[in-house]
Amino acid sequence: MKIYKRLLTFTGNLPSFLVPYFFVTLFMSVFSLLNFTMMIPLLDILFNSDTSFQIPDKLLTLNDFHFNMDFIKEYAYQEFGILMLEKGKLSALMLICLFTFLASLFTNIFRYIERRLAENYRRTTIASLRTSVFQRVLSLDIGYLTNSRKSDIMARSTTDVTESENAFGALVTFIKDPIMLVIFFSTLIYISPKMTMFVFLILPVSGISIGLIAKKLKQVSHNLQDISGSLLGVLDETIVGMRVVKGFNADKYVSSSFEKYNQGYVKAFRDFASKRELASPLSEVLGVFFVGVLLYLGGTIVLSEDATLTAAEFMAYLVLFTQVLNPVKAISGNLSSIQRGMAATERIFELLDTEPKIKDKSDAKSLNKFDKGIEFKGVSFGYEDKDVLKDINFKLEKGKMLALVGPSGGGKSTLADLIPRFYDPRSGKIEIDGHDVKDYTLSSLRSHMGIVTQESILFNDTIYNNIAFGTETTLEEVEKAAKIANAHEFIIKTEEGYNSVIGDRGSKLSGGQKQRLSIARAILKNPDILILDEATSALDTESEKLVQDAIQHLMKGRTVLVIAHRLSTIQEADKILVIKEGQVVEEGTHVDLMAVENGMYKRLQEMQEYSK
Ligand SMILES: Nc1ncnc2c1ncn2[C@@H]1O[C@H](COP(=O)(O)OP(=O)(O)OP(=O)(O)O)[C@@H](O)[C@H]1O
Repeated sequence: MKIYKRLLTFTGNLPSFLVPYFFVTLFMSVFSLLNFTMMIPLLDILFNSDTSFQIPDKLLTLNDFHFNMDFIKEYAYQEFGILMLEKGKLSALMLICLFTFLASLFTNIFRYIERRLAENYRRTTIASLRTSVFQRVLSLDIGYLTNSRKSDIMARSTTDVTESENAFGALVTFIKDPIMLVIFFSTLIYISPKMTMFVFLILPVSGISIGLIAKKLKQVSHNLQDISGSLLGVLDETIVGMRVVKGFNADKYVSSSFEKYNQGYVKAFRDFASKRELASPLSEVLGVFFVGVLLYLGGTIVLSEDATLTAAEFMAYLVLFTQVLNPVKAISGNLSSIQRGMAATERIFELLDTEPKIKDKSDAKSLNKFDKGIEFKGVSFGYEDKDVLKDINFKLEKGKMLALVGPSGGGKSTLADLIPRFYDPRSGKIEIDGHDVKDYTLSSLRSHMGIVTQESILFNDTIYNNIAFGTETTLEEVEKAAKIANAHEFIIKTEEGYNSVIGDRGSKLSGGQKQRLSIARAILKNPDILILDEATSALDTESEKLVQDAIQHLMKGRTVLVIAHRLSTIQEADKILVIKEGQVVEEGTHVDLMAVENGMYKRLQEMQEYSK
């Protein structure tokens, strides 16, 4: 229940929902009760035609009003009896019909309001839960997102939220039904304490048996959600990698992996369903058993010499009892979806409670101006237990260009990721303008950086929005950036120009076009520090030239750290670091490094020359 208490408070204004909801439910229950108790006079009129009503010597008046069942009952019977004597039984019957209709009308009006209130609250709560999940995912550090499976996070943010939403609907019955139960049970006690005592004795038996099933359901449900996450993952990977799947004729491979999870899901679901389906028939059988026993018990009271219960009251009791069974059944029936939702909500909260490891220090200051440069001082880093960078030292002064080269897997991208604090070093420190990067707020630190990655990261939105990327910019500024990035020409040739939507991850564009859009985005941001991870995928000569030209424009006047895969592009660099197995093995300008006999840089240059 702790989980649901947290879920219920998610919108932050629980009382503003609970107070009106409580009163609406109260009115609904009272009118519903009135509706059913109308049965007693109705049955009396129809079947007890020989019971004659005598006008009492002292009439009850509203001045004697006491808010208790006895007064209400006696007053109603007196007025009703007078009406029957004066106007006849048919008029009395008509009045009962009218009362029944009105009670039913009000019950339904309040039921409608109750539904609307609950539904509104559910929607806003779940919407706010969804937003929180998204915000949390946004706040998590890159290390967490790559280490835990993407599909797992996807499942938690989609199917789990839906489960939670379903359960939420069931949850309000836990607020509504107790109100109904209290009102109905009080009436049952009033009509016959003896029979109600018996009901109280027996109801917990059914409660416990259904509770046991619910507990089992929760365990199975957790399992079910995990497998459903894996299924989603296979589907996602297959769709994203469809070109490779088809190209390698790997349909069988992905199908078998999908089938494995699919069968696992079927098995887990079967397990779950066999337990879930047991809850409903079990409560049905128990319900019928109770009614049977009650019929017998009530019958003996009615038929006994000193009957404390009239036949009409007994019938009304039975009808009211079936109405009590409804909320009891609803609660037990909802337990399964609540248990399922509880497991899902627990998984969502696990994600919400994951604190990012990389965050602002409490006394972090803002990096307002980038003045001097970046310096790595004895930096070492590793993913999990693997060492990737060992004792890296270098200085990159403002306005200069530093290039990283070396064999694949040497740690170049990892090194670049440390500057915007996508990861923090294990030891040593990185300084900007003489202060540890950890002393600055993340947002101010990153506001000085532009990052162009190997893969162009684009979103399914317009070209304009992909370049502006959330900043308030005019079309002129976006156009200017696109022109510098050699992108304007192709953009205006698209059907809707800057308003053309570029498809999922930019699927409607060529590789070179995508790269030029990413470059335009970086140009628009106008960062002091540029981190450039050169694309490895080869473009045709024409496109390559346009991209290279755009990169030259982008680098102008900035502090640049470039991860170079084509050595021809970095001959102008102020400094080149050759990185192998996480260490700097050579350092200098192009001319310096070419002069090193048997040096790695020289070898790499020669290899690239040779392969041209
Ligand atoms: N998220 C990660 N979790 C664990 N290991 C990782 C992760 N990212 C990279 N690695 C490992 O760290 C090492 C360095 O990788 P990195 O991407 O920095 O190399 P690189 O020099 O940039 O390679 P390339 O030139 O091929 O891009 C590699 O051995 C790689 O397997």
